[in-house]
Amino acid sequence: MTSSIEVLGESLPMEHGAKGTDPLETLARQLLVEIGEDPDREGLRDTPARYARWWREFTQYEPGSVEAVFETAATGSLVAVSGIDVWSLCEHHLLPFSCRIAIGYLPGKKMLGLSKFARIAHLHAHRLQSQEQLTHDIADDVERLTGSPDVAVIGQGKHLCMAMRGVRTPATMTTAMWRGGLRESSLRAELLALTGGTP
Ligand SMILES: Nc1nc2c(ncn2[C@@H]2O[C@H](COP(=O)(O)OP(=O)(O)OP(=O)(O)O)[C@@H](O)[C@H]2O)c(=O)[nH]1
Ligand SMILES: [Zn+2]
Repeated sequence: MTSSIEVLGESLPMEHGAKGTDPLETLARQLLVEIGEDPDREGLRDTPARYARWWREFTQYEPGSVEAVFETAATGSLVAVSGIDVWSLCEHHLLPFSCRIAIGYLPGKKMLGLSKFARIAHLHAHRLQSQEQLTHDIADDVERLTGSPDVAVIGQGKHLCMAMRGVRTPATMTTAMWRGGLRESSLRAELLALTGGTP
């Protein structure tokens, strides 16, 4: 069944039209009209196409392979990767939030390639998210790929939906997942010491 959207009084099919127009372009045109702009004025002429491109680019982000695990004898020694900066989109307002992430785990027999921690973080950030879910999703993947239940993920986020609108108060939100052996207080303290106390 072909769905349609009502735009400027016209019913348009949701898939790309005969002229190859992305429906997101049509939505962007309507958005411009709704906020009192002229979508045909010089500065805005290409904006709907740019808008469509950025949404497609952000949500169809290809993280590359995250599957690179190697045998290790360093079983049980804490590994921490911190300072991973990602951008995500708040699922409540469709506004960006930035999040600095730290990931820690105790390898069993397998260790995960270093770059894969950042790839996993980007993979889950490149969609509509809440910060709690983002840290949770990253922990799930690290647990699945390493086979270790001892995983921690800490995120420190700044949400534009809070800073630029609504309560208009910039703030930092910290979310922390502690799983398995990393619930233990001495290992929590070691992880925080290794990361300088911040993600
Ligand atoms: N816990 C959590 N809340 C979030 C996140 N991103 C946005 N929010 C909050 O989601 C809530 C949505 O609240 P609503 O009252 O439904 O929406 P609103 O009227 O726009 O709320 P205000 O932002 O207070 O103006 C707000 O408190 C946001 O700050 C997130 O990642 N985690
Ligand atoms: Zn929001």
